[in-house]
Amino acid sequence: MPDRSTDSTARTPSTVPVLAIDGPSGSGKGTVAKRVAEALGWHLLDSGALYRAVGLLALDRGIPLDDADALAALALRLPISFQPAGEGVSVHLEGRPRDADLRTEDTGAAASAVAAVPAVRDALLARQRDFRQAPGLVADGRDMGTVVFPDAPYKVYLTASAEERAQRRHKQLMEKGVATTLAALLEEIQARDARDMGRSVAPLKAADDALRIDSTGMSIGQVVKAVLDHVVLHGSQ
Ligand SMILES: Nc1ncnc2c1ncn2[C@@H]1O[C@H](COP(=O)(O)OP(=O)(O)O)[C@@H](O)[C@H]1O
Ligand SMILES: Nc1ccn([C@H]2C[C@H](O)[C@@H](COP(=O)(O)OP(=O)(O)O)O2)c(=O)n1
Repeated sequence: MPDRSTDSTARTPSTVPVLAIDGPSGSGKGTVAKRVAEALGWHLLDSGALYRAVGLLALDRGIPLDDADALAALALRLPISFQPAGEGVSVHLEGRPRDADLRTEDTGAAASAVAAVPAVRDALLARQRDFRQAPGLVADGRDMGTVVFPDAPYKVYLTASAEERAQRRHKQLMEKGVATTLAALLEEIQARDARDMGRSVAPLKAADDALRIDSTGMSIGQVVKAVLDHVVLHGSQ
């Protein structure tokens, strides 16, 4: 069995189709990926959940967010499982649900920091590729179309202005009863964009063959339709 933790190129070619959706925080990737996966009857990979899990467990255990060896060891044996819950999925860490803790802005910032460590990205590569199961996979993240599934037949790069993304996040947090300000969220989003786009390994960028959708001013339904149209159009070519 090859050691895929250190060889990012070793993988069996797959005929299972993948729709890769990449983009910055608050662009709507998670929401759109879930709806499109439901519509197509395909599996779903929320790759950010893996980086969030590494970030959250590192914070829990007091592991410095730049300790590459300790973070890579954690990522290689990440105690994560995805459990069916109602109509969705609950993310369990070490056997217990941690959904709320995983979605906080602090965990997002920790995820962005650990995601800049190359050994962490290598450690999570095989686990992400294992989600590629018939009849198909919708995968959202930062490097789905560029690094994890470069051969994906369908790729979308979803974005929106930083101001609109901060407003969406603000509304989402207000609905959850989390107190925050628009200005603080805009600053966090801009800092995360800079780190995710500026890192040396697998930076956030559109794949050359991705359909770019700027969702500023578009409804969720309009974006979902544009993505589904893309899959249907490409699928019949
Ligand atoms: N096109 C859109 N118009 C308005 N709100 C949106 C749109 N897409 C997503 N949202 C909302 O913005 C918030 C962030 O979306 P999310 O899917 O979590 O983004 P991401 O996964 O890219 O960080 C959610 O509350 C979601 O309902
Ligand atoms: N494929 C991925 C997914 C997430 N990451 C990193 C970078 C992101 O800032 C964090 C959190 O990602 P996540 O998609 O959960 O965050 P948002 O919902 O977009 O705010 O993880 C990554 O580097 N590569």
